[in-house]
Amino acid sequence: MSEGRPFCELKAAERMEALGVVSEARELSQSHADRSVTMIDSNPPFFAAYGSLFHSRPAAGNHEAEAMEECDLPLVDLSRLSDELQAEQCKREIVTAASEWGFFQIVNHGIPNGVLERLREEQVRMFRQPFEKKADEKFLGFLGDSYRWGAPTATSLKQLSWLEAYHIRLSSATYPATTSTSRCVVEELSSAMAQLADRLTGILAQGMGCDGSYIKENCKRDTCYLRLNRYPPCPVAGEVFGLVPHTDSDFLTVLCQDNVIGLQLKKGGRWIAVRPNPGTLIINVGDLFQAWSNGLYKSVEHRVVSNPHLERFSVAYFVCPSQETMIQSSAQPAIYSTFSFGEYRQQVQQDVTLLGYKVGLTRFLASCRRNKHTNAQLLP
Ligand SMILES: O=C(O)CCC(=O)C(=O)O
Ligand SMILES: [Fe+2]
Repeated sequence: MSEGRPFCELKAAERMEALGVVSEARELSQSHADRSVTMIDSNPPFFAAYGSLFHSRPAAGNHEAEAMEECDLPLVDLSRLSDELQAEQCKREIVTAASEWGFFQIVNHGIPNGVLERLREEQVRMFRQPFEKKADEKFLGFLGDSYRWGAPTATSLKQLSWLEAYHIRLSSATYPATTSTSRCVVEELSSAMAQLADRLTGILAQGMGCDGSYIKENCKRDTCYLRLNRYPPCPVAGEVFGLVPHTDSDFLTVLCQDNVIGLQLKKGGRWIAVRPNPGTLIINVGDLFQAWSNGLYKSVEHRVVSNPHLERFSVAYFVCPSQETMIQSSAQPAIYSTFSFGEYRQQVQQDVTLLGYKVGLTRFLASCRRNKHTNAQLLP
């Protein structure tokens, strides 16, 4: 193996061989004597499922090696919203951050620390379950297909995400009478996140001269999502992302990350790393708000880099409307054509499947005089 070269200099496929990775993540884990048995059984079998990508494709490019600038997101103290003298200034800061950064962090957000801590404990416990159990769709009684990992449509390393996640549709209809602790905590947190999101979307709608009830009326509990993410330590970090670059396909995202650095966003054409700040939540604008605000608010590309040693956890609450909701630019001339959320999701899904990546709002530029019947001609 490796002709005596240090491990970090080996190519991905060589590292797999060096680690004795034949088929299962289990075998990978066994090479690390300090890993517990629980960890061994709980990691998804990335190499078994995606081994061919490591052997047959060029590496994604070493994003670890890029000189990475770290930044603190604009910080907004929401306690000022209840102070008559400071509320307007606080709202202006939110509007400015959403227009200039598309991302900001909030403190005194009203979600009790205890709820966030309980959710994190449950999240860790859920992901520590054996992989086979997590992959069983009846686990925890969430709607089917909630547990996801990797990237089923990936045809190259740069499309792969070294991530496992519970993507939970917050449907009250399937909420069972007998509930597990995990379900209760998920319920508690998602209600708190929904309230917080309502306040923020209201402020942002007001900031563009519109009525916030449009989002409130179309984004109900059962159309929003909560996602619990875990980024396992990645032996080929630098060649595989934790989460591939993307924008969020919603109105707004509320994100709670842990203290392991990993989230990066694109600003001024460059990737910058977001410094974790305990006690704060991160808010980011999604595609739908960018379209509705006619480009005033920015849905900014972001990604998560994987970490060779540390696992990372995050929780994201996505403010999504019903499939039928029409998204129409609120100002003239409209940058985007009017589309339904269902149509948008379908287009994103189609692009990811056929092209390997999300094209996003560019597909719906009004200047393209997009016609859904001739859409195929617009494919790059
Ligand atoms: O884990 C993170 O910090 C970001 C997650 C994210 O961007 C997403 O789930 O869409
Ligand atoms: Fe995201």
